[in-house]
Amino acid sequence: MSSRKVAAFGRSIRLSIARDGLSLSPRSPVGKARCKSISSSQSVKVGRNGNSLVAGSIAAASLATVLSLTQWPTIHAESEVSRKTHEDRSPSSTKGGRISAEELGQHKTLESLWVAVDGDVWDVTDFVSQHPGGTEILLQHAGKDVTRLFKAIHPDHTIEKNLVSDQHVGRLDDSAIKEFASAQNEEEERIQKAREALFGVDSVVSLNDFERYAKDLLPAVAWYYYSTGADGEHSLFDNADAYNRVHFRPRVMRDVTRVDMSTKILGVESALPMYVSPTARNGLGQPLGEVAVTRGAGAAGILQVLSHYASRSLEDVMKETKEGQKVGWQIYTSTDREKSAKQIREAYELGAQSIWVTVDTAILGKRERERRATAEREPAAHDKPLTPPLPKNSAAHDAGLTWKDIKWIKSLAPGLPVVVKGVGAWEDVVLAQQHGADAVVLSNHGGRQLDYANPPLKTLHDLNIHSPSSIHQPNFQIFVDGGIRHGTDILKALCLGADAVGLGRPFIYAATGWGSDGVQKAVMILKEEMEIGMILLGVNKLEELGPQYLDTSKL
Ligand SMILES: Cc1cc2nc3c(=O)[nH]c(=O)nc-3n(C[C@H](O)[C@H](O)[C@H](O)COP(=O)(O)O)c2cc1C
Repeated sequence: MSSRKVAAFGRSIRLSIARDGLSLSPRSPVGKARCKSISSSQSVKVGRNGNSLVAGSIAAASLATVLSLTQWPTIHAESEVSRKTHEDRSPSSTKGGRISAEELGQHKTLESLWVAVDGDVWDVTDFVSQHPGGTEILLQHAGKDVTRLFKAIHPDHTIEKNLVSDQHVGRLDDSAIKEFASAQNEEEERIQKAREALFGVDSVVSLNDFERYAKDLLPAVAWYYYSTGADGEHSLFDNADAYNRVHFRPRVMRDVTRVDMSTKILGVESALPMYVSPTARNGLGQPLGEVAVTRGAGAAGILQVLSHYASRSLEDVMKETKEGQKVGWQIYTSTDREKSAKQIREAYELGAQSIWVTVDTAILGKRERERRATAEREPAAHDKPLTPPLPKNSAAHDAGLTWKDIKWIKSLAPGLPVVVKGVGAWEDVVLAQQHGADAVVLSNHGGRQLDYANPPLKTLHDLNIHSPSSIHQPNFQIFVDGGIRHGTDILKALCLGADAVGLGRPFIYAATGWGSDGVQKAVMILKEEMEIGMILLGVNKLEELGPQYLDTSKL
């Protein structure tokens, strides 16, 4: 086999002729490559085969022949998924020309998937299986103008980093641009009205109020994305309900004139035993996205954990931090380990305070309510063929992750605490400890993954029964998230041995309505509620909290 390096996909690739044809490696990020060093008017179809692209039509050609041909502008790589060339999908009438809304709308399947951003139409058929946000969301918005949604949830330069110019099909025509603009306006008008009716953040009384108002302030797609849980939403409901099933045993006649709620989370001072849980796509309802949370968390003196799929980059978020403010970074490890390693190293370089590896997403949960709300209900003939199940987007979430990988992750970010997020059974707390994790989050992902997974408060209770020695260890912390909406919820978790708690949705909703002020206000509300709770329980310090203050018989 002979081979030669050529420039493609904006980087150097190796082009080889083997017995079975032409191969390109490493794997292309897309199914189509422009090889700058080759020029010819002829094109070659190549198919994907594992990590290489294996040629079909030039099997007999020698590398010398291929490379000596002149004026070849492109090598077209045919995706295994679609088995169609780009030319098949893009009629010559549209290539580089103006595209109507109707034509865009015809490309909405896995065989041919187009989207428009800022009037530019992109063919993302070959990118679907690698889309970090999953196949489903791309399919939901296929054949449409996604400008608003795209910009809300993707950091700058996402298109340049992930697509190549050959995937640019053309520009929308003027009537399509107008049509999409007016469709967006209807929802914008509703949101505008809700925004005008909004009162000052000072009048917000409880965290649940943030949610109530956010519903009117959010585009429907955002509301369903944020609020839903998996399947029948039993875990979503139970997360909060578990707190309702635990009662206090308050003690009286104690001096409670002074209450201290400060603590340390992963070695860093925190005003309160709480942090912002990582949640993706905060930009759907708040133009500043996670940056609004950074400002609010900074003002409130608590830790923010930034999602791997945040709408704003860690770099942008770090720029917004105050002196001494810390930000943790959460990762979904990929099957491409080198890619994950690079991302962890980058987070380390950018100054992330801790690495949170989320382990409860080996496959994405089925969020029924969101699917129902966003399903397209076109009038369909009764004999319309069934849609085959979506291909699993396994590249974005590594189902092969095991406990021994904690060591690997720790080696990539020397000295940083590594937190295992998404533990749902007490035995896994013990294993996390044994494998060198610095902390765990007892969590079922806010009820979005495995429906009927235990409420995290119950997992914590189980730990008290089966492995009490795991709790309050000097180099190992236990966090809990899911359904926490009041200061009393936090006190209950702390009584059962949690070192701190995380909140996800409340901070999204608070930022939606009131930006960083909303986030700060949410923390103030929780602080007041915790203070009242501690005084009425008869405790001055967090260390005094323990199971003796709870009746867990109904948990
Ligand atoms: C809209 C949304 C997006 C989320 N995105 C992520 C994420 O990117 N990474 C992650 O580890 N957890 C994610 N989570 C889970 C949260 O970190 C947290 O476990 C959960 O929200 C806690 O439940 P709560 O919303 O009831 O507070 C997400 C949760 C929601 C609601």
